[in-house]
Order: sequence, then structure tokens, then C-alpha cells
Amino acid sequence: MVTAKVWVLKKHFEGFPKTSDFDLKKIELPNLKDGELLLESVFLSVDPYMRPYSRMDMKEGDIMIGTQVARIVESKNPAFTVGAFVVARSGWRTHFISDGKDLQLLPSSWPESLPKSLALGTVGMPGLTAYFGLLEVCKMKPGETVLVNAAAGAVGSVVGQLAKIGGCKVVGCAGSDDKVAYLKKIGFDEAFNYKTVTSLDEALRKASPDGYDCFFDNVGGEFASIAINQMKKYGRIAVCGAISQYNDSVPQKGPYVQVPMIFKELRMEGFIVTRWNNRREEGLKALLKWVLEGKVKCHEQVTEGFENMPMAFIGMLKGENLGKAIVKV
Ligand SMILES: NC(=O)C1=CN([C@@H]2O[C@H](COP(=O)(O)OP(=O)(O)OC[C@H]3O[C@@H](n4cnc5c(N)ncnc54)[C@H](OP(=O)(O)O)[C@@H]3O)[C@@H](O)[C@H]2O)C=CC1
Ligand SMILES: CCCCC/C=C\CC(=O)/C=C/C=C/C=C\[C@@H](O)CCCC(=O)O
Repeated sequence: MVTAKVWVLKKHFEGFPKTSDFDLKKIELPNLKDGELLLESVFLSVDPYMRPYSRMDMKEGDIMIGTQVARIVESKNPAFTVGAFVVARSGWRTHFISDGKDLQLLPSSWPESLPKSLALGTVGMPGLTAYFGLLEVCKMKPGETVLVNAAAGAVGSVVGQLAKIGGCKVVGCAGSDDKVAYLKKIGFDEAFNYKTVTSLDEALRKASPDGYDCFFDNVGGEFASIAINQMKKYGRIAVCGAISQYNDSVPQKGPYVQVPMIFKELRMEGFIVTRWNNRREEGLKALLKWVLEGKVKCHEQVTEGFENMPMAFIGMLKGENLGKAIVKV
């Protein structure tokens, strides 16, 4: 029998999550039945969606939702061999049993030298979010100007680099000077720290006096309300996320409509990346190629230890991550 460690949601979040909202438990896993696999998590993802989705999709006592890169340690399923790596959506667990239906094998072209954790970030759901949000929602064209916020994060950093590959001018903002320096290092034309500028309006105007053709919005709130006023005629806004809203116990009133826009994928180009699940292989192939060519740089914020998952999650929500936030078991 294998003992799995799991993190459960002890208490629904009020405002920013607290470590006391989580409980670490142990579960004895049964022996495998025919067709089943035993897997061990190697890398786990912490993502912003977990904050709002926990309130919508979970009840107290449930195992936290989430994805991981896992290794097959025992198999009674001929389609999966011991030692293979997969991406799973099994939540915050060290070990789990699967029937294989919900697993995605890492591409066979994945080089040994490339960290498998990238399957949770640049060459995974966040990367696909950038890829499809830019190509299918922003519909960026060469010569246009693209604005992205949370630009040093898992999604934003890929948005900016893909926009450069697409021949665009790219403006990004992030919440620290180190992140701004990173943005310039990976090719952003303009970048600023939204926490320290005296005026967001002026910073946006200075970065692109003619305004913006595309706005890839990860944040919503006040930033979006200001940026929207600097869009060029026929500009397009990809409403990807509203992380400025997720931790407010009382959702902001007034002009902040991003959260329902994203979730209901309203006409104003709100979207959820799962819309393109049928084109997942296309996106992953393109992202992997650009990473291997060095055209898309990757950065990960790695937290060591399964016991530190709540801290990694809270840290990401507070902006402590540069690049994709992951936990190494
Ligand atoms: N629609 C979809 O299908 C998907 C949407 N998303 C959304 O994309 C966005 C980015 O996700 P992801 O790249 O994984 O996360 P990141 O790696 O960017 O981490 C979150 C970042 O958000 C920024 N942030 C946190 N709170 C605020 C705030 N109050 N105001 C401004 N910025 C804030 C912080 O960076 P900083 O230093 O810049 O403040 C923090 O590092 C999120 O809104 C997420 O919900 C992600 C995946 C799929
Ligand atoms: C209160 C409304 C919330 C508004 C939308 C919030 C967040 C947008 C976002 O971050 C969406 C992420 C989508 C992720 C898609 C696929 C997965 O990897 C997560 C699957 C979650 C699950 O169903 O297990």
C-alpha cells in the first residue's frame, strides 16, 4: 500500500488565502486494479484560477484542484509504461491512481535536457493561453502594438515573446523592478513597474503615444479601465484574467466587468483556454519549437517541498513569482 499526502481546502478563502485555510492529510491508496496506474507527482502547478475556482467548484474538505507532471511508478494499463511522464489534473497530491483517461503523455519529441516542469508553464496551459489568446482573440498583426499586464508571469511573459515573434511592438507591466528588468531582457520594447509609476495613464501614454492595437488583459480592475481608454480604433482586448479581483472578498463594483467577461467568454473577447482543447497539440508543438530555438525564454519560480504548496500558492497571488510558479516535490 502507498501512502499519499494531499492538501485539502479546510476553509473557503476570505480575501487572500491563508496557510490555515489548508490541511495536510495522508491517504492509503489501494492496490491497482487491471487498467489502472499508480503515479507520483514530480512537479505541481499553482495557478491563479485556483482562487476563484475553489469557491465555484469545491466544497470544504475537498482536495485542492490543480495539475501536475507525474511519473508512472506502477502500471496495469498496457497503454502506459513505468517511468513515463504525464501531465495530470489530479490536484494537490504526492501520489494518485488513474485509469489513464485523464492523462496527457509528454510529447515524444520532448528532449531529455528540457525541464519537464515546463509542461505546466510555457509548454503547457499558460503557454497555450498566450498562444491562442494572441492568435485567436487579439488576432495580432505585424507592426501592431501589444500591451500585456502581469507581463513577467507564466502567461504574460509568453504573450510578450510571441508578440515579438509576430513582428509587434510590445509593452508590458509588472510589479517589481526586477521583473521589469527581466521583461527588457526577454525583448519587451517598453516595460514599467505599475506599482511605482506616478500615473498609469501617463506611463501607458509614454510607452506608446499612439496607443495600443491589442491589450492582453490578465489583471482587470483599475489598470484595465485606464488602458481601455488608450486603445487604438479597432483595437482588440483579450480578457484573459482579472487577478486584481480574485482576492477581494467583496468584488469591486462599477466598471470592473472583467470577471464575468472571462468566465462567460462574452462578446468582448473574454476567453478560457480550454476552448481550443482540440488544437492543443498544434499549440504545444509551436511553443516547444520556439523554446528549443531560443526564441521563447522560460523562467520558473520553484518552491521546494510538497509541504510548501500553500505558501507557493499564496506567494504567487501576492506577486512573489517571476515566471511560472511551480512546486518541486
Ligand atoms: N482565461 C484563461 O484561460 C486563463 C487565464 N489565466 C489568467 O491569466 C492571468 C495570469 O495568470 P498566470 O500567468 O498563471 O499568473 P502569473 O504567473 O502572472 O502570477 C500572477 C501574477 O499576477 C500579478 N498580480 C497579482 N495580483 C495582482 C493585482 N492585484 N494587480 C495586478 N497584478 C497582480 C502578480 O505579478 P505582478 O508582479 O505583475 O503584480 C503575480 O505574479 C491570471 O488572471 C489568470 O487567471 C491564466 C490561465 C488561463
Ligand atoms: C469568478 C469567475 C472567475 C473568472 C475566471 C477566472 C480565472 C480565469 C482563469 O485563470 C482560467 C483558467 C483556466 C484554466 C484551464 C484549464 C486547467 O488547467 C484548469 C482546469 C481546472 C479544473 O477544472 O480542474
